[in-house]
Amino acid sequence: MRDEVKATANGPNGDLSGRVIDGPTNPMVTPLLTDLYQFTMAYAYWKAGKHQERAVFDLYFRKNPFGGEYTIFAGLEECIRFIANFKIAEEEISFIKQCLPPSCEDGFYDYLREVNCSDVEVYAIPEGSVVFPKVPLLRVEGPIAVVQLLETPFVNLINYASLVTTNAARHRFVAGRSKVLLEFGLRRAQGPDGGIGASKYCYMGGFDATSNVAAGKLFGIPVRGTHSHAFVSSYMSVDEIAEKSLRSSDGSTTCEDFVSLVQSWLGKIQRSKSLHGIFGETNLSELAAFTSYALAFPTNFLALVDTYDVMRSGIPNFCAVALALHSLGYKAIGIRLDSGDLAYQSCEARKFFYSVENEFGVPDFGKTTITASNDLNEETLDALNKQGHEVNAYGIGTYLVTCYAQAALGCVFKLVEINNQPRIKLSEDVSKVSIPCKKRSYRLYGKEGYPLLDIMIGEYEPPPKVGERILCRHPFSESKRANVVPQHVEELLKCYWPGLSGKRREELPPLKALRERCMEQLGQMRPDHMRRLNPTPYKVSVSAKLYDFIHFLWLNEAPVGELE
Ligand SMILES: Nc1ncnc2c1ncn2[C@@H]1O[C@H](COP(=O)(O)OP(=O)(O)OP(=O)(O)O)[C@@H](O)[C@H]1O
Ligand SMILES: O=P(O)(O)OC[C@H]1O[C@H](OP(=O)(O)OP(=O)(O)O)[C@H](O)[C@@H]1O
Ligand SMILES: O=C(O)c1cccnc1
Ligand SMILES: [Mg+2]
Repeated sequence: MRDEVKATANGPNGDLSGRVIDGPTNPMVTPLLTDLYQFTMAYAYWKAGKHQERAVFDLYFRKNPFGGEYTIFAGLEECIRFIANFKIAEEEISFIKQCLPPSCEDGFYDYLREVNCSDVEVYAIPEGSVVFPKVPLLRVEGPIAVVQLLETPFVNLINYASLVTTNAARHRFVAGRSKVLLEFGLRRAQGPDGGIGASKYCYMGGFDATSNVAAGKLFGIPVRGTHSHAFVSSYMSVDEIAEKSLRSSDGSTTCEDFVSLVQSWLGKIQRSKSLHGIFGETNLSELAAFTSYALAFPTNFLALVDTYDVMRSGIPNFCAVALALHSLGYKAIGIRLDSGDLAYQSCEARKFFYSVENEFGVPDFGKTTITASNDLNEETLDALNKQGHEVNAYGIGTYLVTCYAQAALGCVFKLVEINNQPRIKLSEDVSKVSIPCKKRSYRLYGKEGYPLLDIMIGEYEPPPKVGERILCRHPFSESKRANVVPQHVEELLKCYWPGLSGKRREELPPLKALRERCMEQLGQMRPDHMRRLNPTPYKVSVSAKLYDFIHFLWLNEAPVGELE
């Protein structure tokens, strides 16, 4: 076990407020959850006497995922929990010693024993925000050896979190606001952490609930579920139901034989004129399963109707049980469809429910909830919308949590300044050239209230002002520029870990608030940035001064070739 470590965060004005920030959700997130090269570099910095030099790193991504033009930023809280509790335990030091060559001096391990993040500053865009390529999500400043150790864990904590939150938000966008979205991915997720993370971040991205019980407990996410085919096929006949009595919902009467009540309702449905001919004999083992489930959950009866035949068996059997429940004052919740043509079946089921409503005078029976599942993704949701359907809720697993359409976001952590000297990373590929300098970033809003663009400026440049024209330049393309007169200016980077600066630390909002922020931010975007097909790219720019400086530094650092 790791040594117990507890950290306090700097409170307002740098006073130690004594507020405790819990450690990361996953106890595997320790200082060792990093790449070996972070420790080898830390040693080399230390050996050179350079380890305390003040460095600034930016964490950003280069391209929006899923062919879209936006990303949702997630994972910040876990990063802050990590640094708030960063302390290398003795047994971890021993292991680092085993990993490094024996020539490494003991003084380094004495240094590592004392390392914490009290002198590190983290500025970040609020979690749950809509974000764009190249704009720093985090700006991390501190002693270079320490900040270097944070690279891999930070990128790890943000990469999947932001990717899956974005995936969830995209599924929400296609499904529409009125649909209930249930995350069913635990069994298909990339291991336990993938499963827990998916549930947390899909909720942030706009899902309503998860089937993952542990995630419900950890994060307060609503937990929901139905039943599986195994439950249905485990029944052979109603004879297996030992306890057949059911009290009415108001407790005034008791039906001694609910099984017979269900059977009599099935007979009425079969004999009804308007429903006549739609089906003949239903599967009676399925009827037994539904009846048994209703006896167990009379207030929450929801049946999986596709085990044998949706229209000839599942739907009429469900209706028989639902009507029996209704006659005792209960209201059935609905059905789940898990195979076949979900658009067609949902429409047929809806028609049947309305026919039952009319035939037996059961108010709102036509509105019974239809849940659909089975390998759903953005494309299938889009196809269902185009065809027309009657689904109220979707259960989505594999494609959502594995981020099947794109495996990683590709976040990077790049040095932009050391000892107040701006640094640049060059590349043959212009999109990989880093934007140097300790920067500030702003979102500029236009007349119609939409965000127009994000702009990065040098730390000491005057910030953009409302009503004042500012030239915004593409960081690498000379001809791309625009004058903007913002109607509203929002500074993007806020202080989440003040180090010794004495700044006020932003609170870490609860998950529900992050979810609301995410919804609100998405709702603010201009629709053409959000559409699935050929969305308009959102502009990310730099000030004229920063543009000139990038290109000055670029020329300065790029060696001049010799031709013979
Ligand atoms: N109306 C529809 N339009 C487009 N895609 C649909 C429609 N209905 C269902 N789908 C999708 O078609 C695919 C059907 O997959 P598949 O053929 O493997 O399942 P199935 O045979 O219906 O069911 P299972 O094999 O699970 O019993 C799923 O990805 C499902 O989400
Ligand atoms: O399809 P997903 O988006 O991953 O959603 C979760 C799936 O998990 C369950 O069945 P499972 O896939 O285990 O078995 P089944 O497909 O044979 O019903 C459920 O019935 C869904 O189909
Ligand atoms: O509750 C459900 O219906 C459920 C949960 C996980 C996976 N598939 C379905
Ligand atoms: Mg399946």
